[in-house]
Amino acid sequence: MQTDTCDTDFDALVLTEEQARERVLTASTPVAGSERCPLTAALGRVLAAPIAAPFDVPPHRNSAMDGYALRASDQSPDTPLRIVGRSFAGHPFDAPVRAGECVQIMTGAVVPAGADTVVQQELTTVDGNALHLQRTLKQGANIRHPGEDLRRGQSVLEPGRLLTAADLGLLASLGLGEVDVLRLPRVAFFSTGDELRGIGETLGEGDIYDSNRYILHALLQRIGVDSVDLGRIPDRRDAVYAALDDASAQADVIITTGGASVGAADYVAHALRDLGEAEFWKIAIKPGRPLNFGRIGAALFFGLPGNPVSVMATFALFAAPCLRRLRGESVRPYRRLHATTRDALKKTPGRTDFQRGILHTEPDGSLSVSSTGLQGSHVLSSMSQADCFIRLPREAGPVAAGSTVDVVPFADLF
Ligand SMILES: Nc1nc2c(c(=O)[nH]1)N[C@H]1C(S)=C(S)[C@@H](COP(=O)(O)OP(=O)(O)OC[C@H]3O[C@@H](n4cnc5c(N)ncnc54)[C@H](O)[C@@H]3O)O[C@H]1N2
Ligand code: MOO
Repeated sequence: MQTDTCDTDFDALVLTEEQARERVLTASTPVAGSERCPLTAALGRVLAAPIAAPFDVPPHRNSAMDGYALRASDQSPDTPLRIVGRSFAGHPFDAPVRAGECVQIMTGAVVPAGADTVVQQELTTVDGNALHLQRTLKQGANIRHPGEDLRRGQSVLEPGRLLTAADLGLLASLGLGEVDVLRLPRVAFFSTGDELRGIGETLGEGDIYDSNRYILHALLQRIGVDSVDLGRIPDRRDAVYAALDDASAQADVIITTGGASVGAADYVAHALRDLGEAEFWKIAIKPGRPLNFGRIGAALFFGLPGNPVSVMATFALFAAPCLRRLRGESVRPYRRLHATTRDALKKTPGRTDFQRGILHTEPDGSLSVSSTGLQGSHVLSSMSQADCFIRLPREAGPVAAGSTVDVVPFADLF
């Protein structure tokens, strides 16, 4: 047995949260291959090739204000200027502005040759064709220059970039309608358990509806992967083996729920050992202690525990960082914020707890957190009410109300 473990009470290796994540990330490498993607489908995709500006942005000298384009040296409170034309966005004035002249101009419109300053409308009065200035502005005022945003040839976005709305706007401003993005990892998932029924089916004695598959579907959708739902698989050796075989033939990652522990009907762990390379860990976290991790063929495998809250916790802590790395994203540790707990929290030393909490902002701007109450790993309503995990360290015991605790906002995880 290895020596870097946090506990030796179990017959399997017990890892800390950090150790388990490190091992998962070591096994995770970005998928190979890229595809052309229209901008309208590129939000959240990872850029595969660098983007350089094909021309200056903005491409022409233009006005930052609605007003009048003129020569700075002509400005005088006593002598009006002659309005000789208009430059509107998309309709430039096509003659130079000469001494004593000005051109009415709109925001974004090309500043005509000869003019070097724009005076905003509010600082002027117009009398027929005569423009009176209430004050003078510095030469160059209210003029936006070509290349001020981006110079031709300048690097705009680097490979590995997770494309944001601003990035897509930037690409559009460069006239690019498509980008090369990394292929999405393909994730096959299924739930296991003889007690599971599909929605619309009648529940018999001891049956429950399969909620995990809907959770996984949503979590995978949120991260942005290609997902394949292989359904509900009964607790039968042949069925579990066949499903894993099928999954490994088509996916980069396989995720299952249930049968992860040591029960007599827990076939997932056995199948993984027979079909691939398995690592079974107990992780010193609550919820989500048992996790099967390994490989079947080229696919990485996560056998998550069956309890729905454990599914969400283990997905967020281990599967999500793996999938993000496979997508080509850089994976950073999740943020921890300090908050004052409004409630006393039950805790026994030994496992890092991820209790469900609700964050509040106090009138002085500080954060506090309240507990959602029952913390069993089957209590999905607590997860639904919560917007953060309250992360209590492995060694910690009970926490008194008013203590400072670490919280992890769900927005950073899911
Ligand atoms: N002797 C031991 N027993 C258990 C241990 C242990 O270390 N030794 N660990 C406990 C912990 S912690 C967890 S978590 C569970 C994990 O067990 P499994 O992964 O084998 O999960 P199941 O037994 O299949 O199911 C657990 C629980 O979750 C419900 N479930 C399963 N699938 C779904 C689904 N798709 N939708 C909704 N609910 C689901 C299932 O009915 C069970 O209630 O093991 C403990 N036992
Ligand atoms: O680890 Mo289990 O997920 O505590 O219920």
